[in-house]
Amino acid sequence: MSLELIQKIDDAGIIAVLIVDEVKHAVPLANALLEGGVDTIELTLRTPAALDAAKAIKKEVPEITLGFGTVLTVDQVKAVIDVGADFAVSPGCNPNIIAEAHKQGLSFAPGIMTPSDIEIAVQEGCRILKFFPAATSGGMKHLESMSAPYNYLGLKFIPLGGCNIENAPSYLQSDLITAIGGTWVAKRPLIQSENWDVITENAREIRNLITKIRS
Ligand SMILES: O=C(O)C(=O)C[C@H](O)[C@H](O)COP(=O)(O)O
Repeated sequence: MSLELIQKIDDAGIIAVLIVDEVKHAVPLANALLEGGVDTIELTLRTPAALDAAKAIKKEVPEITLGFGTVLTVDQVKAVIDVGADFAVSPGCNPNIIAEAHKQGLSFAPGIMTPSDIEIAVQEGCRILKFFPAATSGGMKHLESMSAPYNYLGLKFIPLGGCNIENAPSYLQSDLITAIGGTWVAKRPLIQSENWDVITENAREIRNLITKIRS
């Protein structure tokens, strides 16, 4: 990951994870998030609309730092690069996919939940890792204990999975965390019902919390 991207993600503090069913939702959704101060997103590759949604956002809302999630195959690595992805993440830690991403110049944060996952990710040259699923695997208690032997490497983590406005402070108060992420900011039904005002409000709420915690 480039230093510039690492800084951008750290400045953002929040990555809105999005499941987009209709391409027409992409631009108003990105604008709603931006209005609330959230400029970093992860579009999951779980819907057929995801790649075209990215193209629309890249064209119409270039301020957005655009990542992809659920990147599981070599073909998907190529596909997200083709639509201009700034970074990608995966739920698990697959060394083949990380190597392919790096070979093609794509910043990649693999999912880790065990020390073995961390060691594979580090071996593949990753320093920003996605802690997934964060809440059910024990939250910060689990991450602090698991990552202690590797602290000297300066790893940073993005907790995902079960994060929300209530438990956000437990993560954001730790130096191990560069940003948190989750679907709660723009839940799928909110996107489907084009509830842009609520999405802006959710975005503003987490951004204000991040500013408060970090000031
Ligand atoms: O598929 C990926 O690569 C992901 O990044 C997984 C997402 O981070 C989680 O699905 C978010 O889960 P919730 O915020 O708990 O709804």
